[in-house]
Amino acid sequence: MTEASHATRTIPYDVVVIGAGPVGENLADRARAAGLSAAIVESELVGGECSYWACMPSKALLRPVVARADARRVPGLRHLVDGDLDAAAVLAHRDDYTSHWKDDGQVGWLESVGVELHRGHGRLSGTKEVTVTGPDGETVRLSARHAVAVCTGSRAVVPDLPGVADAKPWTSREATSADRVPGRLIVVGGGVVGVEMATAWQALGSRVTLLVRGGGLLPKMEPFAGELVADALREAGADVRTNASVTEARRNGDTVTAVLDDGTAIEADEILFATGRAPRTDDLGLDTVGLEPGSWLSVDDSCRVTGKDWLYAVGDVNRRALLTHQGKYQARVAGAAIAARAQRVPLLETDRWGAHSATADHAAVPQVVFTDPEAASAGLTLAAAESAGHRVRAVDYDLANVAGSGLYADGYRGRARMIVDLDREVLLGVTFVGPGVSELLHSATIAIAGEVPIDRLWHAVPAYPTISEVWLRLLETYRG
Ligand SMILES: Cc1cc2nc3c(=O)[nH]c(=O)nc-3n(C[C@H](O)[C@H](O)[C@H](O)COP(=O)(O)OP(=O)(O)OC[C@H]3O[C@@H](n4cnc5c(N)ncnc54)[C@H](O)[C@@H]3O)c2cc1C
Ligand SMILES: NC(=O)c1ccc[n+]([C@@H]2O[C@H](COP(=O)([O-])OP(=O)(O)OC[C@H]3O[C@@H](n4cnc5c(N)ncnc54)[C@H](O)[C@@H]3O)[C@@H](O)[C@H]2O)c1
Repeated sequence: MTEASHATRTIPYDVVVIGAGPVGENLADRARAAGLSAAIVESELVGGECSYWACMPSKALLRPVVARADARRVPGLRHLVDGDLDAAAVLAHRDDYTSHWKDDGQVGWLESVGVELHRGHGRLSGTKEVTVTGPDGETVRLSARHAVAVCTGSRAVVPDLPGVADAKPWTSREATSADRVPGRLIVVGGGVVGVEMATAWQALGSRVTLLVRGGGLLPKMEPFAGELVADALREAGADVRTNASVTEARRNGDTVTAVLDDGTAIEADEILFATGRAPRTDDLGLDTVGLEPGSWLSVDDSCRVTGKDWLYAVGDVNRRALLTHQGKYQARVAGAAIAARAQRVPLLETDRWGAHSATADHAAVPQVVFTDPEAASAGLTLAAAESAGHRVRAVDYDLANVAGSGLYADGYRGRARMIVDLDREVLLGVTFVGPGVSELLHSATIAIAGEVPIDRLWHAVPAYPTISEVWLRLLETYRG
């Protein structure tokens, strides 16, 4: 058959999803649950970045690191965990966690919910139309009666510095899938990927140098989060350098050299660039529907692309919150909106906190950085709340003074902050940093998304003696 005749084969669906990461999978599932037919297109592995090169492998690498650090702070236990981590066992566990980079399990799940998988690269080829080029070069056209959802995620950005291309740098993909521990590792970037991977590889045996061009780590969180994580990384033996910009990177055999703006040269075996993300929209046929290839896709609160009544962009690709759980939330909202519009529901619930509005993206995004100590935040930081024009007060508490913290870890170090909206007396943001705080975070997310008045929070009594008692201390501090 000629290429033209291949391309003429058209399969109709109600909804066509491009990208079978966690977000695309959830959106297709929601469409099916609403009685719509759905196809999903995937060019790599069903499960996406999260399952194979991001959340899952990184957390599998970090869990033993944090568990060992916790155990070392419990009297009577420390001597049992004094030695090195068994790096081979940790890497093997990570491999199990990624299903050895095979997607059979997730393909089975798609089948079980009745979503048809088309393997290949999907491109928009006009309104409500996606052309898929399969691994064998064959093409098939998918037409969508109601909606196309772009869920193609993001990829790592490596800065275009002299020598970088030939330096064979790691991105988050190599940092989460490497099968051996480099003796020396340079990590460039002090965001979430940078600090998590610095924490993991330092504990697994690398000598890590973390180069941060700004003044501190985790710049999107409250400043004390980056400070406490930097202290811990240094105590673990990492060389953390702030205000350090890499100007070139060169490889000579097994050695890579990073040159800083002050002329310092640092040698290592590998260099990881953890310097942010770009949308996977450059080869997506956006030009066929009047959009700019390579751009982030801006959407309304139902995740519908600005100016297109049939096109949705959900998850990382819309840049609202580059987090799996938040993308899946958007998928639930967008799936419900697509179904409602398909059923010609006269009025969608697009008001604040309505069923068809991803309101939490603006107000109550939770995030845990799985370092030691953990850094967990929901909603706005003080700086973000102030720049959004809210009249706020930041209330701080030293987590070491909570009875449950002392029991959790000897010499507990940590801090909590809540941001109170003084006009409405509700919380706009909460940050906890310290061992064991990640599981506290959902209480904060509920308080923020629920807009629970401070007066009512006073009646939410935390159990004694848990770390959660920090809630009582924060409220007491606020009330004076
Ligand atoms: C190292 C690391 C650790 C992370 N840890 C966490 C964490 O602990 N918690 C958390 O919430 N978030 C974490 N994230 C963020 C999380 O990975 C992303 O937010 C999430 O994967 C986004 O999901 P998605 O479905 O939008 O995109 P992706 O997971 O990127 O999936 C997109 C899918 O689309 C496919 N695709 C792209 N273009 C096409 C095309 N043209 N045709 C067909 N298929 C296509 C891709 O192959 C991919 O499978 C982490 C990120 C990194 C890099
Ligand atoms: N536990 C989690 O929830 C988790 C873990 C990892 C990643 N993620 C998500 O994945 C996304 C990507 O993470 P990330 O760390 O790659 O991005 P990021 O945007 O969080 O951090 C990138 C950092 O690199 C710096 N940077 C950019 N260009 C640079 C350059 N040329 N030289 C030096 N520094 C430079 C930036 O200033 C920034 O601090 C984030 O939005 C994050 O939310 C989440």
